[in-house]
Amino acid sequence: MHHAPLVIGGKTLAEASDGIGESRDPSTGEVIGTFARAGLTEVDQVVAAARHAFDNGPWTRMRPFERGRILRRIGELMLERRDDIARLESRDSGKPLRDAYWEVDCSARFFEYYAGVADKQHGTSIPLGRGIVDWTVKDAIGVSLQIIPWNYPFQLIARGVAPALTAGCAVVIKPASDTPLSAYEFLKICQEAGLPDGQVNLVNGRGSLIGDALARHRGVDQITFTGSVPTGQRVLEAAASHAIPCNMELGGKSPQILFADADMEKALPIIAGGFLTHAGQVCNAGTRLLVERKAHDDIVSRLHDHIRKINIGRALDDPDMGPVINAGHKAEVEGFYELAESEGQLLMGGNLPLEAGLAGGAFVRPALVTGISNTARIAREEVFGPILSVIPFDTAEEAVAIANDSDFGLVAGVHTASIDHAMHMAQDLRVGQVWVNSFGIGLDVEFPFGGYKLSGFGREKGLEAIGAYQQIKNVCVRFG
Ligand SMILES: NC(=O)c1ccc[n+]([C@@H]2O[C@H](COP(=O)([O-])OP(=O)(O)OC[C@H]3O[C@@H](n4cnc5c(N)ncnc54)[C@H](O)[C@@H]3O)[C@@H](O)[C@H]2O)c1
Repeated sequence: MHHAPLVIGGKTLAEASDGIGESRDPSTGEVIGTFARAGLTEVDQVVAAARHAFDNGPWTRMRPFERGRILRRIGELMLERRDDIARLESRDSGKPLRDAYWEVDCSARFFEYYAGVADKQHGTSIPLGRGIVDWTVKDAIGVSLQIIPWNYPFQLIARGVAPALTAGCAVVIKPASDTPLSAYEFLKICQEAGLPDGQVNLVNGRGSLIGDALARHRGVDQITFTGSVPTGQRVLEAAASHAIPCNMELGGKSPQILFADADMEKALPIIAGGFLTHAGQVCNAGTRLLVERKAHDDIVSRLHDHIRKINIGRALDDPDMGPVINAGHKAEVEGFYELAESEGQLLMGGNLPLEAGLAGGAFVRPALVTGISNTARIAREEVFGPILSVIPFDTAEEAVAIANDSDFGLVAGVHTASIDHAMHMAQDLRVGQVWVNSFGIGLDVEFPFGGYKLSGFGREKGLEAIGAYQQIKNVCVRFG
C-alpha cells in the first residue's frame, strides 16, 4: 500500500490537518494507497517554504548550467525508475500500462529538454544612442503554483515544473485527489537529484479548500492550472484577487476533419486513437469527426468494426482501453450516452470485462454517434469519455465553419491527400495546434501547446513555456 505524505521545505509529513485520503484503482475499485490531506494550516506552511527557498535559497543564485545539470539528473532518475512509476500511475489513473510508460518517458523528456535550455535565457540589448546602455534580463517570476488534474498526473507535473525550475522559480504542486500517489515519487527524485529543499513542495488535498486558498495566497506569484473550464474560472477569480498571471490549460471538443481523398487505412487508427486514448479522458481528444459526405458511410462502418473489437480491461493488463477514473465519472459518461441516443444514433463497441475482480471497475464502452449536427449537445460538450460524434460536410469551407463553431479551440486533426486542403485548414482553424495526417507524434515536448477560446491561454511545452515563469526587467544606464 502506497502512502503519499506532504513534502514541505524538504520535510516529509506523513499526516496533515485534513486527515488521510484514500486513492482507488479505477479498474477494481480497490483502495491502493493513502495520502496526507493538507488543510489551511499547511497552505500557509507550504507557501512560506517555497517563498523562503525562492528568496533565500541557492537555486536562483546558482549558475544556470548548474541548474541544468540537476534538471538533467531528474530526467535520468525518472527513466531509471520508469517501471515502478509507470505501474503505479497505471493503477492510480486507470490508463493502460503502455500509456503510463509513455507518460514517464515524456516526463523525462521535459527535464532533458529544459536542462538544455537553462543556460540559454538571454536578454536583449536596446540601442538608445551614445552615453546610454539599455538591456533586459529575464528574472524568475517567484513562487509558481501548479494545480494538476487526474488524467496525466505525472506528466503534467513535469510539463509545468521543468520550465518553472529552469526559469529559477520555486514551486508548490497540488495534485488531484483521484491520483495523489505519483507526485510523491517525483518529489523523491527531485531530492535525490540534488534539488535544494523547498524548491519543489507537495500538498495533496481538496481542491475547493486548499486549491482555492493557495490560488488566493499573497505568497504565490503565478499559477499554472490544468483542469476543467468551471474550475479554471474559479482559479482565475482567485488569481484576480491579488492580480497574478495564470496559464490556463482547459478542456476541448477537438475536431478531426476527414476528406474523402485521405488514405482511409492510415487515417482509421489515427482517428480511433484520437478519441479512445485513456478512454477519451484527454484534453485534446479528437471527439468530433467531421467527414466529407461521400466518405461518411464507409468510415462509420470501418470505425464501428474497429471499436467492436476493442478489448477493455484492467489497466495493468495493458488492454486497448482501461476504465474511466471513478464510478461517478462512469455515471456521467453513461449520461452522455443517453443524451447521444436521444439526439442521434448510438453505435456501441467493445466488450465489458465481467470476470470476477473487475466488477467494481469503472468501465464504459466506446461509442460512435451519427445522425447529428454540430448543434447537438453531444457535439458541443466535453464528455471526457470514449464517444465520437460524426458530422458530415460537403465543402472545405463548411468543414472549417463547423470545426470553428465550438466554445473550445485546443487542437484539430486534418486527414487529406490534398496540400490545398491541408494548408487551407492550417490557416483557418481557430485552434492552438493543427495536426495533418496525424494526431500526436509521441514524445512531443518541443513545440508549444495551448488553446484558443475556452480551451485556455498561455502555452505549455517548447521554448514558449518558459516565458510564463519569467519577468522581463529593463535596466537603463546613462554614463559619461
Ligand atoms: N489543456 C490541457 O493541457 C489539459 C490537460 C489535461 C486535462 N485537462 C482538462 O482537465 C479536466 C479534467 O480534469 P479534472 O477533472 O481533474 O479537472 P478539475 O477542474 O476538476 O480539477 C483540476 C484540479 O483543480 C483542483 N481544484 C478543484 N477546485 C478548485 C478550486 N476551487 N481552486 C483551485 N483548485 C481547484 C482539483 O483538486 C484538481 O487538482 C478536463 O476538462 C480536461 O480537458 C486539460
